[in-house]
Amino acid sequence: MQRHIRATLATHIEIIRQLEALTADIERLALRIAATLSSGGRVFWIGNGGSAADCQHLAAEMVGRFQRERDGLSAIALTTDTSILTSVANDFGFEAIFARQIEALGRPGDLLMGLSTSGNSPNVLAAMQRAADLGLYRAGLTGARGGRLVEHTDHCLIVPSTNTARIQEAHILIGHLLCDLVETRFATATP
Ligand SMILES: O=C(CO)[C@@H](O)[C@H](O)[C@H](O)[C@H](O)COP(=O)(O)O
Ligand SMILES: [Zn+2]
Repeated sequence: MQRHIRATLATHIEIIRQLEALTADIERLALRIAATLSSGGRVFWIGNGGSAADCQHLAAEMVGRFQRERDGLSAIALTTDTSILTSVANDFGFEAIFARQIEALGRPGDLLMGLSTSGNSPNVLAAMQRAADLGLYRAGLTGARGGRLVEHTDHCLIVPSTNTARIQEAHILIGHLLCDLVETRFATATP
C-alpha cells in the first residue's frame, strides 16, 4: 500500500514538474482572460464530474477572491443550475447541457473555458462548437490524449498524462495559476 502511495506521489510530482513547459501558454491564457474581463466579457466554465467541481471552484475564486483585494470578476460555472441542467438534458439530451446555456448567455467577446481530461466529452465539444458560431474565444484544459477538444478550441493546454486523476490535479493547479495571474492585473491591495 505504501509503495502505491509513493508511486502515485512520484507520478504526480513528475507531471507537475513537466508543467514548466506550459509556462508561456499559461501566461498567454491568463492575459487573454484578463483582456476579456477588461473589455466587459465574461468567462464561462464547463466540465463533467471532477472537472465540474473544478469549474465551480475556479469561478468562485474569480467572483469572490483568490488572494488579493479587487472587484469581483465576471465568471460563471455552467455546471451548477440543476433546473437548467435537468430540463435541457431531459428535453434536448445530455449533450446539449452546456451548448444551450452558451446559446442563451454567450456573447461575442466572452471566453469559454472547457475542462475535459479525455478531451472527448460530447457536451463540452458541442458547447465549443456553439461558442465558435457565436464568436466566443474558446480555451481548453485537457490531457495527453487531447481528444477532439484540441481541434475545438482556440487555445488548449495539454497536461502530459493519460491518468484522469493526475490530469485533474494538474488542471486545478493551472486554474489557480490563472486566477493568481488574472487577479494580479485587477488587484487593488494584497491582504
Ligand atoms: O473525477 C473523476 C475521476 O477522477 C470523474 O468524476 C470524472 O471527472 C468523470 O468521469 C468525467 O465524466 C470525465 O470526463 P472528461 O474529463 O473525460 O471530460
Ligand atoms: Zn477526480
